[in-house]
Amino acid sequence: MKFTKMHGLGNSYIYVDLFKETLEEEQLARLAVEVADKNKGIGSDGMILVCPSNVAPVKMRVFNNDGSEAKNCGNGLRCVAKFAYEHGYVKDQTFQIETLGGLVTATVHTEGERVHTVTVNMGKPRLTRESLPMLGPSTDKIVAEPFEVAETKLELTAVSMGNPHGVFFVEDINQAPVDTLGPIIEKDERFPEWVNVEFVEVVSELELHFRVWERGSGITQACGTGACAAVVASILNGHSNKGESVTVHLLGGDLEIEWTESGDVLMTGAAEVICEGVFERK
Ligand SMILES: N[C@H](CCC[C@H](N)C(=O)O)C(=O)O
Repeated sequence: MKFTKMHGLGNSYIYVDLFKETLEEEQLARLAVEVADKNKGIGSDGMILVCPSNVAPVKMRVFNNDGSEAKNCGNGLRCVAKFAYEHGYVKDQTFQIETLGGLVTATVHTEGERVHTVTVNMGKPRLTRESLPMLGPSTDKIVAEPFEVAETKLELTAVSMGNPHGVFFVEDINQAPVDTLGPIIEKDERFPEWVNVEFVEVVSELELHFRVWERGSGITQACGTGACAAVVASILNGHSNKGESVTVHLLGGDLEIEWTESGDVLMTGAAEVICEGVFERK
């Protein structure tokens, strides 16, 4: 099976081009675990399929390294946009991409024919408890809600970007309990479909520090949908402002995120190819 390994700020996936390759649906979860394995496979945070679509030039499917399928992936979308443009599946520099979480619009920024940076309009965040989903009384949004876990009192702000995010603000990002509380919150029973867990330190209204424990993948260098959720949460908590581009510092680099006055979330960042190859299926 031919693949391309790509990353967005160190959040790497094994990309398989289903315009050319054929995979069986029932094999996808196991294949994602196999290719992501750093010892017996290629090594990545998961697998992303670049698929034909009936409603857009291209469709993205995302599998975490535990084999679970997610409805969206910000770093993945930038790499899919780069892949589709450089492989000639799209001619314009702005085009739609279908995800399980809905349609998004990507714009590739190029030097010659090479895409170096991509802006994705991620659409509107979903804020209701049901949209996450999260158990509990129906609410229009969850902002700084008391959230006790493992005898620790936290405040939860919850945002869906098509996939679920629990955002917690901390005083010092270097003390954030990512590897201790991350895995516990990820699978907390209050989140029936589990949750991506983000810890954020506010530097200023235009600058955030960010760490993530991803649902289905654990600690990653970056999470694009998580960075979008962090900026939305920062604005909901009065730390940042709509209509201003916020720089989010992730372990693997920076993303520029804006929650516009019209309500859409714009994400801009790098997308890079690491290598191409052939994976010998078991
Ligand atoms: N772990 C996520 C999918 C990958 C998202 C992340 N890598 C990004 O860049 O948005 C989930 O299960 O919802």
